[in-house]
Amino acid sequence: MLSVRVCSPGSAASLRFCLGCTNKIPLMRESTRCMSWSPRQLRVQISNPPDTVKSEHPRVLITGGLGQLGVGLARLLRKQYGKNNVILSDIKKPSDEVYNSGPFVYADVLDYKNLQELVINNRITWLVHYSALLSAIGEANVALARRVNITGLHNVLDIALENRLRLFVPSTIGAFGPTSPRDPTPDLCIQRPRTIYGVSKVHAELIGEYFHHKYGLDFRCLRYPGIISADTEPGGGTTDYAVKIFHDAVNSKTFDCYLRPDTRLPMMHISDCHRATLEFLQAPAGQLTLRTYNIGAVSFTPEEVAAEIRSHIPELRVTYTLDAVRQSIADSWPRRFDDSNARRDWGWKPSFSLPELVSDMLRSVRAQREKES
Ligand SMILES: NC(=O)c1ccc[n+]([C@@H]2O[C@H](COP(=O)([O-])OP(=O)(O)OC[C@H]3O[C@@H](n4cnc5c(N)ncnc54)[C@H](O)[C@@H]3O)[C@@H](O)[C@H]2O)c1
Ligand SMILES: C[C@@H](O)[C@H](N)C(=O)O
Repeated sequence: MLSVRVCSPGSAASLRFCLGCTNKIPLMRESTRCMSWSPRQLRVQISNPPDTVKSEHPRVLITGGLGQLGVGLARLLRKQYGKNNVILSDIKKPSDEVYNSGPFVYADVLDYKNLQELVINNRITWLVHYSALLSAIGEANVALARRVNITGLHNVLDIALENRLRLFVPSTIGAFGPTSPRDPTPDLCIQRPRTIYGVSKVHAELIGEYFHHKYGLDFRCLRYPGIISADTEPGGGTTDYAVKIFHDAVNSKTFDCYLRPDTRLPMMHISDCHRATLEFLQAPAGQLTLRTYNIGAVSFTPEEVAAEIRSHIPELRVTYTLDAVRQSIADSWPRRFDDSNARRDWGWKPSFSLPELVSDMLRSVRAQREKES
């Protein structure tokens, strides 16, 4: 039968490291066992307090890795830590190129046992949890979004806690709502999103931070802006227009936008997003005054990005056919992020301005087109 020991200050147990007390208490004997209040009530063998987990040679599992962001992050992590130390996973079939580039496994985040097996068999130390249904597709599939984004997260959190993983979960500009300050939006402010996506991300931020404070889970979360990439497609979000405009500009020189021309949203080039994720994952825990940070880069409207594209493709013609769902989501989101805490604590700095982002996207989309023809 499982019993639970609660550490109280001054007791003999409080001289040992305990999940409930995190790293505030000196570790006396590495072999000491302690019970956690993990929701699945598993016995946890403590061998390393969070700050001594070796970050120089992690073994990484990425869930939901075949979406817009996972493959590029795996490429960057593999460069740093070796091909076989980074496992991509998803419930979709990988392309030949992805399959041949490094380890890939099937993993449904709703299947707790399979995830647990994967983590144990592969001695995973960092888990990057990318599986999610994004804002627009989530509104069209609320029940599924609730399962994947909330139940899936609970599985991952429990596994991270039981196996003492460093857990990275991205949040989003979508974690804010119409009552949040929008220009700029600070890290700590009112968060009352009106989408299942946003609600699930606020839940992820709060429960992750709670597990950090209560059990010492090394939970790390960045709120990403809309991410702009050339060689991977966005997965059904509100910011997807800002990727499609580049493909349409190159292919047909016309673009029909579903947002109003003056809808300002925070955006970021995918390589800035990947670099931010790696730098944040590598940051010493002692430098982090928060566990959830905004990261900003650029902020633009459809008419501003179209104007910048026109400096390369003057013939580009943009029409506007509004999508009421995505417009109302965008109208409730931040217009600009305040990311001063990330800049101060772990040195975050974006590389791509709007002109650089536009030049790079057009160059990449054209190169892709030539390769395909
Ligand atoms: N792309 C962005 O602009 C952006 C911005 C902010 C935050 N984020 C966050 O970053 C993460 C990755 O985003 P993305 O753009 O790559 O998303 P995406 O929609 O492109 O990919 C998500 C992946 O999750 C997978 N998935 C769905 N259900 C699953 C399940 N049950 N088990 C395992 N995998 C499942 C899908 O097959 C898909 O490949 C998400 O959590 C998202 O909320 C993305
Ligand atoms: C912003 C982000 O979370 C995603 N691209 C979406 O629009 O839903």
